[in-house]
Amino acid sequence: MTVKDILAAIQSPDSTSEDFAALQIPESYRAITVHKDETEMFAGLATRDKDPRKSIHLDEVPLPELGPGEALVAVMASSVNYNSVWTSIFEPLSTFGFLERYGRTNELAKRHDLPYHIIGSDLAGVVLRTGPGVNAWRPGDEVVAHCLSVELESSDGHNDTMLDPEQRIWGFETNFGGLAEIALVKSNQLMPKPDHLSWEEAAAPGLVNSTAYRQLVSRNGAGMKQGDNVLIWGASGGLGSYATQFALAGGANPICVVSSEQKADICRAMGAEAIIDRSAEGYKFWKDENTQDPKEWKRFGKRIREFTGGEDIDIVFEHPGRETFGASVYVTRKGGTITTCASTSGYMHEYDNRYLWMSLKRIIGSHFANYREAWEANRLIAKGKIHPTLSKVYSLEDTGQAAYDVHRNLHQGKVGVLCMAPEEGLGVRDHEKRAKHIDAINRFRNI
Ligand SMILES: C/C=C/C(=O)SCCNC(=O)CCNC(=O)[C@H](O)C(C)(C)COP(=O)(O)OP(=O)(O)OC[C@H]1O[C@@H](n2cnc3c(N)ncnc32)[C@H](O)[C@@H]1OP(=O)(O)O
Ligand SMILES: NC(=O)C1=CN([C@@H]2O[C@H](COP(=O)(O)OP(=O)(O)OC[C@H]3O[C@@H](n4cnc5c(N)ncnc54)[C@H](OP(=O)(O)O)[C@@H]3O)[C@@H](O)[C@H]2O)C=CC1
Repeated sequence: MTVKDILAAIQSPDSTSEDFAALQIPESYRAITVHKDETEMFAGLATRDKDPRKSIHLDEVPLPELGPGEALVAVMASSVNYNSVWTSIFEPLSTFGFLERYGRTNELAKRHDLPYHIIGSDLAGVVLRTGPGVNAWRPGDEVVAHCLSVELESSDGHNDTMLDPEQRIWGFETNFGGLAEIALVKSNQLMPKPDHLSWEEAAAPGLVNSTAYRQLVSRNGAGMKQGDNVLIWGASGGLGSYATQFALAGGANPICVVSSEQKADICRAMGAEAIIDRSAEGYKFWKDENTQDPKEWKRFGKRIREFTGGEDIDIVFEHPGRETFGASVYVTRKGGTITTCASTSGYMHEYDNRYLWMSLKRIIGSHFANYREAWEANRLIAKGKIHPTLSKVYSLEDTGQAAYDVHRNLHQGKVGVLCMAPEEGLGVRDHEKRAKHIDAINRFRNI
């Protein structure tokens, strides 16, 4: 039995759950990896010069053992997330440390501690096998997977599963991720695949859509409401393209920041009106590596007021980090919120705390999403209220190039990867729903 036989079963309209359950699963499969013995390969280079094309490999790997509460999924498509860029450049840490730490927790977790790391935190595909104790999912189910891996043996995570002390991001802090022909997930990562989307479209939103949902919409994040002025950095990027859609769909007023006219056009096409091209307007929030320029914060704030009729920002959707954080805190209105989930440009932030405490602002840390939040975010995709922002699609062989594009900010929205799917456009079940939303689904394609 080979991966080709699995693909044939997926593509046959007559396959039943019993047929999938009867399929032999191959003993090995192709997967995107980084190698433990290469973690020092970029030593001494600047972040920008670390090239994922050199560290990302396509290997034949053995099938992992299936444990209780888990599922093996045939991956039709996946997507590139920035966490895979971090893994591939071994920053801020090598992810092998996460695998070693996980491996020490219990006998079954030892499977994850390997000399290679199969990366990837998104997938769309078909369930092949479920482990003992899995009742909600069956072989043959068409699914997407979110990337929250939790053990839930501590009370700490039972109000909000993101607070589980054993919370990990699948395919980043665990092994057997989605950039592969077969992936191993916990069954509580599975969600129904939106039936009007192709495999690669369905695989694109997962991680970033769920993260943006918690960070901006959920009460665990900023709890956005109608009329809020929301400043969105990187508004046509992975996270930002979903944050912009949530702001528009929720009756808020997005102020989108981008770095080119082309990206500004994409934001306009999504329906945003207030757009700041940070390159064209030349903001320089730092005079040098250690000194910020409050005059530039003010110039930026004035520009925002031009769009809002003099109002300041209710919520900043932050992720660039060091480069923008001082400006983000400054432009937030009294009592407003800066919600942050990342620090792409540097994690040691500096801001003028007087503008925070005197104006009673809040900074909220946000990370991925709990199962319920991920489910709600996926439901909005399935209902055609929020749309994938897939631009370009690569083959599994070209994942290194795909990660390079994201690392160098050469991409738009999300970049997809075909894993088992032989071509784009497969897997659509509801053609009528698709036709209704086709312009929005294709908005980011091939630009
Ligand atoms: C969904 C997608 C998401 C993304 O894309 S996010 C972006 C990508 N992700 C990242 O860049 C994050 C990468 N992760 C990290 O950089 C690190 O992961 C952290 C900085 C978050 C944590 O560092 P660490 O060293 O892994 O863990 P420690 O919690 O600092 O534990 C180290 C030791 O320090 C002890 N410790 C922790 N807190 C305290 C405290 N408050 N007082 C005293 N000790 C403390 C611990 O217990 C432990 O100890 P012991 O080594 O003996 O086990
Ligand atoms: N904690 C969590 O759960 C999650 C964290 N992340 C993290 O969030 C970050 C962004 O991820 P994602 O949106 O997928 O990445 P993308 O690269 O797709 O988008 C980020 C956008 O941010 C903008 N940007 C980048 N650097 C700067 C800068 N120095 N100043 C201002 N804007 C900047 C760029 O837009 P433009 O050039 O148009 O301004 C870029 O397109 C990453 O660090 C990632 O690891 C992502 C998902 C979940």
